[in-house]
Amino acid sequence: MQSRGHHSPQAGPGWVLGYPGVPSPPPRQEEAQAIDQELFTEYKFSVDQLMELAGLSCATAIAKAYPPSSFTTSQPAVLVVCGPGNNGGDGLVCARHLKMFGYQPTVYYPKRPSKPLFEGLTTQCKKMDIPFLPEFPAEAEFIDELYGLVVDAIFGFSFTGAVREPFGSILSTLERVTVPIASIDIPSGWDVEKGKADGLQPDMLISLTAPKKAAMHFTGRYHFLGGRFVPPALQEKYSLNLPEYPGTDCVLQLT
Ligand SMILES: NC(=O)C1=CN([C@@H]2O[C@H](COP(=O)(O)OP(=O)(O)OC[C@H]3O[C@@H](n4cnc5c(N)ncnc54)[C@H](O)[C@@H]3O)[C@@H](O)[C@H]2O)[C@@H](O)CC1
Ligand SMILES: [K+]
Repeated sequence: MQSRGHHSPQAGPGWVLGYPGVPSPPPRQEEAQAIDQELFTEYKFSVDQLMELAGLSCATAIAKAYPPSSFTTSQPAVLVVCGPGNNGGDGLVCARHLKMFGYQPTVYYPKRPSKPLFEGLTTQCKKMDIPFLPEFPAEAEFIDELYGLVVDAIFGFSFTGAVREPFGSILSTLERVTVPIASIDIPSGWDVEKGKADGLQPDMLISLTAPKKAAMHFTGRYHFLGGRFVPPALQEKYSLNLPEYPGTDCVLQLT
């Protein structure tokens, strides 16, 4: 495990004892959305800037936890499932960087917003020869056979209510796959604060900006923090108590 700098769950201010790596109190859903808005309105970041850094963090964390040599498939094949919002955009950026890192990503992107940002990210992936699946594999076994890892970029911190189709069927298939699942920001289908005991149980969680409250319910092997772009004044305003990233790394392994 990597160094967490001078912060530790035992000694640092605002850490939850017994749950290493998660600052306390983690941001609630409204706080996560408020931080997000403030980054855009007050701090004048653009969405594509932060999405690029978020997606790069995700690909970097994946490369640390699942190096290509750890794949049992003939190639390091990764299925990236993208949802209709910015979490899906992170997935597209992640897929592009994974390809740069030597993986063989395939994207499934059933609901594509007609916005230049998402159209641009889709074109970039296609120009990198990343295939887009026309349909989602109905059988979990099929996914297990073809891919060594699934990236869950379906929903992030704006998810609410009961899952609507086609994502309900997709998530129920993903709940049955046995290859590891890496969830971006929040395991999709989870309540952003309470989690979902009978929902998706990913092997990896990459929390962006700061772990959300639901991260307390994550039981997988790898929890990384990414999105090293929150200015100190904003960290202070929301009492994020973020741990220190090592050196120039864009991710930090929490557990
Ligand atoms: N500042 C930040 O914190 C950043 C956040 N980013 C990403 O942006 C995410 C948040 O993005 P968004 O606010 O666009 O929202 P999400 O990507 O979480 O999801 C919103 C989309 O899901 C749909 N949706 C919501 N509930 C649903 C349900 N029950 N059934 C079916 N569809 C449903 C909505 O209609 C909308 O299209 C974060 O989790 C993170 O991954 C990064 O891109 C960049 C920086
Ligand atoms: K997700």
